[in-house]
Amino acid sequence: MSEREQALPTLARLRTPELHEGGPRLVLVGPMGSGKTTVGTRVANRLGLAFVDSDREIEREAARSIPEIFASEDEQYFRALEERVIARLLAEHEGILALGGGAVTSPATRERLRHVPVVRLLLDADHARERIGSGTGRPVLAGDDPHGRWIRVSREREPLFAQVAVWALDTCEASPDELAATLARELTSPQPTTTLD
Ligand SMILES: Nc1ncnc2c1ncn2[C@@H]1O[C@H](COP(=O)(O)OP(=O)(O)O)[C@@H](O)[C@H]1O
Ligand SMILES: O=C(O)C1=C[C@@H](OP(=O)(O)O)[C@@H](O)[C@H](O)C1
Ligand SMILES: [Mg+2]
Repeated sequence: MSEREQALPTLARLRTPELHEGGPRLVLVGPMGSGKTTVGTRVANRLGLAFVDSDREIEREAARSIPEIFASEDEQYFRALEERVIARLLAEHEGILALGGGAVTSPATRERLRHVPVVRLLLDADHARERIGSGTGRPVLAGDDPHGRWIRVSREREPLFAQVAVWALDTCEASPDELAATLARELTSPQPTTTLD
């Protein structure tokens, strides 16, 4: 079946954003494993836009991997770096931007996301189990129960994702390509949005 014939996953619109000129065309937020990196890359490819992942930018600036940053410094150090990198990307990057799952814990980042097109990717605990596996590469899930950690951390962050999101997209029953097609269609259809100067 072609993509045109196939029903694409539904994007729920939560609010009408008042957008500033410039900045990213789309920012992806959501819990670890919801597909921000995977789906964001595919949306960018579909639209011929640049893709940036805040985690990769953090690793580039720190010249270390995220697990190394957590090990040699601490989470607070990582969060401060994350906040700074995201502030720069929101000002400079005009393509698609995927954030790390914990980026929304910063009040300053949440404030900066108010005038940005943000999609919140949804993932339930059952599907999270296969997506995160043993938690390798994600220090927040370290320990003997990565799935339990994922549930606890994701629940705490629920209201923060809800606060910044313009749209919500359930990722449990759709492939990355289908989800990317839905988002690309939304971004290329006429937008009933108001623009701030
Ligand atoms: N819609 C999906 N269906 C199935 N697997 C997915 C989907 N989206 C992402 N994945 C897989 O889940 C894992 C986590 O995806 P990733 O993009 O790294 O998530 P995030 O950046 O939100 O933490 C990867 O192995 C990816 O291939
Ligand atoms: O949720 C979190 O606190 C984190 C999520 C990770 O990104 P993904 O959500 O892309 O896995 C990464 O930023 C870091 O390991 C911390
Ligand atoms: Mg990611």
